[in-house]
Amino acid sequence: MKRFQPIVALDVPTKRLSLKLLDQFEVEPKPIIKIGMQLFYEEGPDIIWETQRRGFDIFLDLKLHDIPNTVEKGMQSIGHFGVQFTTIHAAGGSEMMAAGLRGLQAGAAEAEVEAPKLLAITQLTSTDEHSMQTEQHVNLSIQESVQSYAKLAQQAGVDGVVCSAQELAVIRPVVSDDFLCITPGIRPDLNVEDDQKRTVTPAQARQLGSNGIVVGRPITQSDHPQDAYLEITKEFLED
Ligand SMILES: O=c1ccn([C@@H]2O[C@H](COP(=O)(O)O)[C@@H](O)[C@H]2O)c(=O)[nH]1
Repeated sequence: MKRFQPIVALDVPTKRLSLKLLDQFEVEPKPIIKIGMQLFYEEGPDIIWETQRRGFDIFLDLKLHDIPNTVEKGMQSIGHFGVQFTTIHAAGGSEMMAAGLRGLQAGAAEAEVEAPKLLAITQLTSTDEHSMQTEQHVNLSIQESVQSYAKLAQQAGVDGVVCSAQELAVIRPVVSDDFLCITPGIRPDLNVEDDQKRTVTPAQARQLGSNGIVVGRPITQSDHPQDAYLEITKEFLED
């Protein structure tokens, strides 16, 4: 099973701070860098060029969720960037996901770059079963909801899902072997959850069969981000 190097969520407010962090990852394997809405809305595509110039692969996490036509056009623009991964919400439905995929492939073809892997967000790892049931009025367990989104995402043609590693046991039997399961909600110390609800350690994510872990604050807010990254990498990648 494919296992990527850890994906570091660069959730910082400015380019200056993000480049300061990037300069600390002079290590092999290099992390994949996740650029999310905070940094992208502040700095625009320039932050992508700067990160690419430093030799990092990019996970552009903008979580598109809108009507199919709007998502298709938005994804067409994302397809121009030459990033390796991007995201869409499975809750937008199969028609929206298929439109997003079409847009992404069209954009990548226009720019003559490889299309990114498209990943569908299932239930955010900050959601617990109680809030899902009472606020989204989903009358299922978290596991059933995530499994159902994973099936829908695969039918729509996307490359994988974002979920908690806690759900991998119910997803794997219903998707193909090459379907990617990327898992945030990673906490080396499970006592420190922040706003995450469905957490696992890097070692648990490996044992449960994650293809890639997304880690933000445990690395970026550490006094020694590179050491934290190397420790997490060891725990996740080494059998
Ligand atoms: O379900 C999801 C989807 C995306 N994320 C993103 O991952 C990182 C996690 O950051 P931490 O600081 O390690 O909590 C963050 O950028 C989220 O936007 C997620 O956590 N859960």
